[in-house]
Formats: sequence, C-alpha cells, structure tokens
Amino acid sequence: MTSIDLLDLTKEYGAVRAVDHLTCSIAPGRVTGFLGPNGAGKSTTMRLVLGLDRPTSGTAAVGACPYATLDEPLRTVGALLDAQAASGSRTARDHLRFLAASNRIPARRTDDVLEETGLAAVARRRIRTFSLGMRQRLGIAAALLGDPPVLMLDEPTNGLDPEGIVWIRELLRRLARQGRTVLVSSHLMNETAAFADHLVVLGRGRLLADTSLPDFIERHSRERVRLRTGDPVRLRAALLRRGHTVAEGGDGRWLVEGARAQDIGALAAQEGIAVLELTDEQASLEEAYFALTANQADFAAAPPASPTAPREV
Ligand SMILES: Nc1ncnc2c1ncn2[C@@H]1O[C@H](COP(=O)(O)OP(=O)(O)OP(=O)(O)O)[C@@H](O)[C@H]1O
Repeated sequence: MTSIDLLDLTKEYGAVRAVDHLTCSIAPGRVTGFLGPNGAGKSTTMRLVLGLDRPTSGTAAVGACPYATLDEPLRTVGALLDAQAASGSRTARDHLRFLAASNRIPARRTDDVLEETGLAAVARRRIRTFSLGMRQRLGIAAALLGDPPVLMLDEPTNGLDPEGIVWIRELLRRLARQGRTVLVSSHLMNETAAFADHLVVLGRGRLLADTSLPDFIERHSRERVRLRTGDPVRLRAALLRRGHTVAEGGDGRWLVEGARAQDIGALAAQEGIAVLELTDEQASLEEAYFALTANQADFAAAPPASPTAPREV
C-alpha cells in the first residue's frame, strides 16, 4: 500500500509562502478531495510531490521515497496536472506510446487506457484537434498508463461534459476500491461530495482540515431543522417564545437554525400543533467549506446570494 506523505512541507516563491509547514498523509483505498481557495497551494503541493519543484524545507514522499528516487515513476504515480501540456502535433496514440516506451511500459497498455478513457475512436487524431474534455481524458489516460498505485489529478473534471463527469466519478471510486491512493483537487463542491471519502483542505498554504467527508460536514455546519405545519402562526409564536430563529425555507417550509427535529417535534406536540413535515437538515459540503474557508481566500469576490438562502420571518 502506497501513501503520499508530506512532512513539514514548505515552499516559498520569493515573499510568497505557497505551502506552509504542511504535514499530512494521503492514504490508500479512498478518494481524497483536495480543496482550498484559489492560491491555497494545492497545485504547488502536487508539483512538490512530483519533484517538479523543490521544497524550501520539509519533505514529500510517495511510498516512503521522494519521487526523484523512483526507478519507474509512471508505474508508481500517475498525475494529471495540465491537460494542455501534451504536444498537439502527435496523435493521442503516439503520445501515449511515447510515454509508455520512455517508462518501459508495454505498448499494449496504450490501447487499454484509450479504451478505458473512451478515446479509442479518436486515438489516431492529432491532439491539437481535441476539445478540452478530450484533452482531460487523454491526461487521465496518461496517468493510468503505468497502472500506478497512486493517482494525483488536478481539476480532472475541467471541461468534461455531464456524461464525462459521471464517468470520472465512477472511475475515481473504482480506483480507490482497488486499493489505490487517489488525490483529486477540485473547485466543484457538489462533484467532490459525489466522489470523495476524505478531504484535505488548505488555506494560504496551511492545513485547515484532514478528515472524512461526513465528519467535515458535521464539524463545519450548524444543526438545522426543516418543517411544514398546518398552523404557521401559532408554531412561529411558540418557536420565538423559546428563543428559536425561524426563517422561510421556500415551498411553505421553514428552517429553524441551531435546533434538532426531536426537540421541535416535542415542542409542537406540547402546544398541540400539527406538524406536516419535520427533518434534520444536512448541510452541504459547499456550506461547510465556505464556513471553514471564509477568511482564507486571497482573491475572493463577495459570496453570491444563494437562491435558496433562508430569509428570517
Ligand atoms: N512558479 C511560481 N512563482 C511564483 N509564485 C507562484 C508560483 N507557483 C505558485 N505561486 C504562488 O503560490 C501560491 C499558491 O499557488 P497554487 O497554484 O499552488 O494554488 P492553488 O491552490 O493550486 O490555486 P488554484 O485553485 O487557483 O489552482 C499562489 O500565491 C501563487 O501565486
């Protein structure tokens, strides 16, 4: 089993500390979502793991070895950093064959990964004719070429159509089930919630969270109850009397912040008020992420007003 181990990893570019004393382990057998605002240090961390940049201090290792000491690196780590990097004048097949030959990977793997990534039909087309989504698939094909135990993918869903997004979600989960270490950066929270088991979150180069997805959501969100009642006037008055904050949740439903369904249910029963619907509402990964990273973005615009944001009543 091969993990990625970062120990006190630091990278400075002049006055900018892109990665700041980062210590964590990316474990095998699960998909780890790598999150953080723009400029948080995700790509730099991946580059340091791949030996494309040298750390200012600390270490990055794959299976206890620095990347630079790996004999056949593509057989240990498959990475997608920049899908635009492949040479446009080659065909997809030639590009992969060249990579295979230079890493002593059997040529037949080329056809396997072309098939796996849905590119078999366009394998003889020049890469410069490829759309962004096709280039992403080709980058993923290259990452899979050496059948590596570790995969690191920077924004792999970039440019993929809805079918491609479902495909990559299933691919990532399958790779993790096979016992591989899968690290995936993304800015798409719904997507990350759909494929990640675990999260590592950076803010200004520092580790903000290293925890399972359900744990992360629970830890960084408040309890909230969604309800619908046949007697809104009396229930609202009863809730306000007990100090609850009540907000409209749309569709005639209300949200009660900082409360649990069992307590609100008991209160309604005491007051003899009919409740038509009552649920503990799970926060989304996006809400939990914004709660954690609110002050961590160097380049943040004002957060957009959510169409579903509750309005106090
Ligand atoms: N080669 C470089 N020279 C100078 N500064 C750099 C270099 N590479 C990255 N940085 C700086 O390091 C910081 C971290 O950048 P990085 O690209 O790692 O962040 P990121 O989390 O991947 O961001 P994004 O989500 O926007 O891709 C940023 O402030 C960036 O400007």
